Order: sequence, then C-alpha cells, then structure tokens
Amino acid sequence: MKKKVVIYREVPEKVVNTLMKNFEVSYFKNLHTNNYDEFIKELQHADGLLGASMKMDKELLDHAPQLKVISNISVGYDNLDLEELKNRGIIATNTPGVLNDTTADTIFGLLLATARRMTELDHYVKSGNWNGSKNEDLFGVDVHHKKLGIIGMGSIGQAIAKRAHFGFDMEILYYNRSRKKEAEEAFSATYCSLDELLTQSDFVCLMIPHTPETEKMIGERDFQLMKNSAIFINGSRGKNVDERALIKALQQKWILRAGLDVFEHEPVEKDNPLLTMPNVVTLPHIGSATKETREKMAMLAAENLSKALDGETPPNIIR
Ligand SMILES: NC(=O)C1=CN([C@@H]2O[C@H](COP(=O)(O)OP(=O)(O)OC[C@H]3O[C@@H](n4cnc5c(N)ncnc54)[C@H](O)[C@@H]3O)[C@@H](O)[C@H]2O)C=CC1
Ligand SMILES: O=C(O)C(=O)CO
Repeated sequence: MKKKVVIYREVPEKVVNTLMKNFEVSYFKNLHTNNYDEFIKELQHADGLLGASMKMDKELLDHAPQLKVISNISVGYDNLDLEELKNRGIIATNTPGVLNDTTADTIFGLLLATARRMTELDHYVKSGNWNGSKNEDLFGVDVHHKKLGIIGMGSIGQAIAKRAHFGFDMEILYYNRSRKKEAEEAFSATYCSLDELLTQSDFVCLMIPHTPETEKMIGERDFQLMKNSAIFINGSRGKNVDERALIKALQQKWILRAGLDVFEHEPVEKDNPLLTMPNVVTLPHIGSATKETREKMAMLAAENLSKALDGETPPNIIR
C-alpha cells in the first residue's frame, strides 16, 4: 500500500505530480476554515506532511498518529516544536540554500526602497503631486559607502553582505553567535558585539532565525542605541523584534526609518500603527517568493519528504 502524503500549501503542479508517482497525495491548495476539518481528517492517516509555516505543536500532532516526516518549504523552522517531534520520532526537514540569492535581493531591495523612500515617492507621482521641482523634503539618504550592520551572518546574511560590499561599497559590521571567517575574507566584514553594531551602523539588518533565545532580541534599549539617522531592516522573523518598541522608536525618532518584510503577527493586523507610518516600508513576508525560487524550494522539500519516507537520509534534516 502506498504511503500517504498531505500537502497543505500551494505548490507547483509538477511537485504534486512527482509525489503522486510514489505516494497517495491529499492536496489542500487553499487551506481555510471551510476545509480545515477535512484536512484534520486526512492527517489521521498521513505518513508525510508538506507545507510551510503551520504551527506543528502537540495539539496538531495528536491528529497525526502515524506521521513520520514534516517537510517545511522554508529555511526557517520556528513553526516546529522540535522537542515534541523528537519525542514522537518524527523527522523534520527544511530548504536552506536555494533561496539565499532571492531573499538577499528582496531584503537589499527593501533596504534601498526604505533609504530612497521609493514607496512614498511612487505614491507622490501616481497621486499627481509632481508639479515642479522637488524639494528637500522628498530626498532620501545614500546607501553606497555607508556602514551596514548585519545581525546573523548566515547564508542569507552573507548573500546580503556580498551585494552591499561589491555593489555598493558599503562597510560591513556583523554580529553572530560565532565568527564567520569566510565573510571577513570575502566581504571585509568586521565582527563586533551587538552594542557596537547598533551604535555604529547606518543600516541595521536582522537576518537571524527565530528561537526562544532570539525572541524580542531587538527591543527598546537596542533602538535607543542606534543612530537617530539609522534605518532598521527586518528580513528574518517579526518575533525577533519587540514590535511595540519599534513603533515607539519610529514615533520618538530614535531611528529614521524601517523596512519590514516580517511582522510579529502575520498577516499583520490591519490597525497596526506601522502600516500608517510614512517612514516605514512594508512587504508581506515575500523574501523568497519568486516563481523560480519557490519552485526550487518545493522540489527540494518534496525530495526531503520522499527520501525520509523511503527510509533514506534526506539532504536537509533539522537536528
Ligand atoms: N523574509 C523571508 O522571506 C525569509 C526569512 N528567512 C529567515 O532568515 C533566517 C536566516 O536564514 P539563513 O541565513 O538561511 O540561516 P542560517 O542558519 O544560515 O544563518 C543564521 C545565522 O544566525 C546565527 N545565529 C543563530 N542564533 C543566534 C543567536 N542567538 N545569536 C547570534 N547569532 C545567531 C547563526 O550562527 C547563523 O550564522 C531564517 O531562519 C528565517 O527565519 C529566511 C528565508 C526567507
Ligand atoms: O524560508 C523561510 O524561512 C521563509 O521565511 C520563506 O521563504
């Protein structure tokens, strides 16, 4: 009898077709309140689960007694309760590497858009306000030759550093759990303490995973340490930042602007004050979301899942 796989996210047709060759597949392209009960029913017999960002905790896992693998279509795995999975003997996998360049492009683009006020100016032109010469109140700040502080010099942090160093002549500071000699050699990056990074950087870019240790890692004290001219970019997870402190920092002008791809609650609440601040550029957690990269991620996730169910070692086991 074929093993059963449940997919709870939209994936390219070719991923579904590949999995259907070897497994019985239940595909929930759009999981919502109307089909959630059906999804829970399917979990009862699932051997593998493929998707992204759904919280996999004790309560959900109780509905999946024969589950052997959870394959995340993401590099971040803060949706998984790893301790609980370990206790149940469930393998977890993720999709590192294939999204580095795409995510770095998005986050660097967000940095540029925030510094040069591109969304504000787009609105200015489209709403017919461009009537004559442009005053200083529309000017942005330079990115090139400035100091970029990267918190989390992992794979994506390094792809951002590459763009900053080679494309924009930026000086790079970084803070990480351990030193990254390869980044020091490749991008002349300087390792420093978090406080040094915060006080010296013109741009602070957060690219760290969300763990209990990094929960609200950047808070009121950290924003106060930053320059009043600093631009804060979060491309990691919203929960790494104390969002109330960020709002206060922007309102009190402790920092100049922020570019955010991620929020404490996603989708972000419609009445979140960040959404009405002209000095904030927002994106809907879209860092890795290009057609090509999402396809690569889904294919890799399918490979991880297939290998685990076939009793082989998947390439990207989370340990
Ligand atoms: N906005 C988006 O669409 C995306 C967001 N992400 C987020 O970016 C994160 C980073 O991704 P990668 O660079 O691929 O991961 P990675 O594992 O290659 O890099 C993370 C770095 O953070 C460091 N680190 C971890 N905990 C730390 C701590 N407590 N203190 C200091 N350093 C610490 C690690 O040593 C590592 O160098 C993901 O976990 C995910 O949350 C990833 C992809 C897309
Ligand atoms: O991969 C991740 O962790 C994301 O946030 C989306 O690609």
